[in-house]
Amino acid sequence: MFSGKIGFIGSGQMATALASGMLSAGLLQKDQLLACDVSSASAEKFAAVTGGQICPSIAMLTEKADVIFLSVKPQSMAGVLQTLSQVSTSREKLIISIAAGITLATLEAGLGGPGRIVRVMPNTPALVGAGASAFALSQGTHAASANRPSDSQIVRQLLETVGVAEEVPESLMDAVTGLSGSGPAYVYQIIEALSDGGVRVGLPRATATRLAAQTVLGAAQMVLSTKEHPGALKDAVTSPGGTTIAGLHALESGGLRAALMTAVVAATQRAKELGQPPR
Ligand SMILES: NC(=O)C1=CN([C@@H]2O[C@H](COP(=O)(O)OP(=O)(O)OC[C@H]3O[C@@H](n4cnc5c(N)ncnc54)[C@H](O)[C@@H]3O)[C@@H](O)[C@H]2O)C=CC1
Ligand SMILES: O=C(O)[C@@H]1CCC=N1
Repeated sequence: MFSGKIGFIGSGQMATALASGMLSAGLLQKDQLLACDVSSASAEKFAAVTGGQICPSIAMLTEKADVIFLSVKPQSMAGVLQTLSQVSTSREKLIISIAAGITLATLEAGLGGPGRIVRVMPNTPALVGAGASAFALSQGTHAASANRPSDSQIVRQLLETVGVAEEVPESLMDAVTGLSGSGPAYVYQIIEALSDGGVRVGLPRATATRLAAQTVLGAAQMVLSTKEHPGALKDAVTSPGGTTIAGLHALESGGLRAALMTAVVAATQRAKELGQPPR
């Protein structure tokens, strides 16, 4: 159980996924959840889904929360930092930014200097407890003390409640964004295309989508559980002269691997662009 209060500045898709996942996992109760948003519709949806309390201002949320997630889009971050920097108690709080591309240096500058600042890249499967997150700590984060875990331990506890978490150097955070931050969308495309293939050969849509999604889930679980190389697992499916090698040949001809690699590179590059100061 997490004993403090967690606030989300920006209560949209990712904030709702994280909060819902933490609630489902029993990490905290809804009365420990706070959110504020410039969109009342977004705030009301967050409250309806999570039961969390909506704060009318960043200042009020900051006073009440022990951990503050900055979960606005990168383009909105400068204004949030400016407001937050004017709240005197903000410097005492553990501030977790989930914004693509926004660097620790930008966060520190915007908040008025070093502090308990962490950069996290989660993804939306956190909603179902199957998230993939990475985090990078700023120099101002707290080490463990006699009566309190370290900030790294707190962040890891929060993230591991809703999936897996890896600590990485900040230099790799854009790559994490390009791979696992954006990655669920790549896989949704794959699932949808596999389902279309199933429909193309006569399966009802619902059956095709369920079988496609379960095949992706099962293959992923095989990689994670067996720790075998994906290529070895692929070979175990591929009978000589059988169906799978015919399908794999078509995928190779269609450039599947290159397309997926290029997707990660493009998304990583976009994260870097989002982290650049606006011109
Ligand atoms: N959607 C995803 O799969 C992931 C998103 N992220 C990051 O999470 C952040 C949020 O992304 P989403 O949830 O997808 O966006 P979203 O648009 O669903 O949510 C952002 C929310 O912030 C609110 N907002 C904007 N300016 C604000 C302000 N000054 N004060 C309070 N609230 C404000 C908006 O009204 C909106 O409700 C982004 O920085 C994104 O890079 C990170 C990982 C995955
Ligand atoms: O598309 C985006 O910019 C956000 C960050 C990672 C996933 N969604």
